[in-house]
Amino acid sequence: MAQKILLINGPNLNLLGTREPQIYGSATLNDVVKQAKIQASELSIQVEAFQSNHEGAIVDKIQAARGEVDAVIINPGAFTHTSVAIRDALLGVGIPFVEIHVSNVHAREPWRKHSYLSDKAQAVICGLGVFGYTAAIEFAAKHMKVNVGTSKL
Ligand SMILES: O=C1C[C@@](O)(C(=O)O)C[C@@H](O)[C@@H]1O
Repeated sequence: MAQKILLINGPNLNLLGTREPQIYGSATLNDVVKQAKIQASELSIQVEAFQSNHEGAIVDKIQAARGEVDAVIINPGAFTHTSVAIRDALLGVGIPFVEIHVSNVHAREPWRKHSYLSDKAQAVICGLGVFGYTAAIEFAAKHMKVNVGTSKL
């Protein structure tokens, strides 16, 4: 079975490309997802993309991924700094994940330095712009292959 990666983008990332372009650049989320799918097909893996502005919807998506995906790549947006629920969902399903941020969160407001996910993430990428997604997929493809189907309860 082909390796499968779930790419989750949280709140306001649907505004990529128009949102504070001096911080987040000009690529849209659609550009990011399109590029991710091209890259994935070259690596013979599958990428499913999901974006939501709602914390509960993200929790539901993570729960539904149990036993179905090898790795999660997540840009939790502002939920990075607030969401115990997303942390618990990722730990609850036991799927390894990469946390990614388009901007360098350490060079911004001090409260952006804290993440509820980073200490449990396989890797954390920030400040690479949307290239961070490319880096995350390549990393996940090489280093995060688990046997999906055996992790289902
Ligand atoms: O929405 C976002 C985007 C972000 O996750 C990033 O990609 O740089 C950084 C977060 O602090 C912010 O709330």
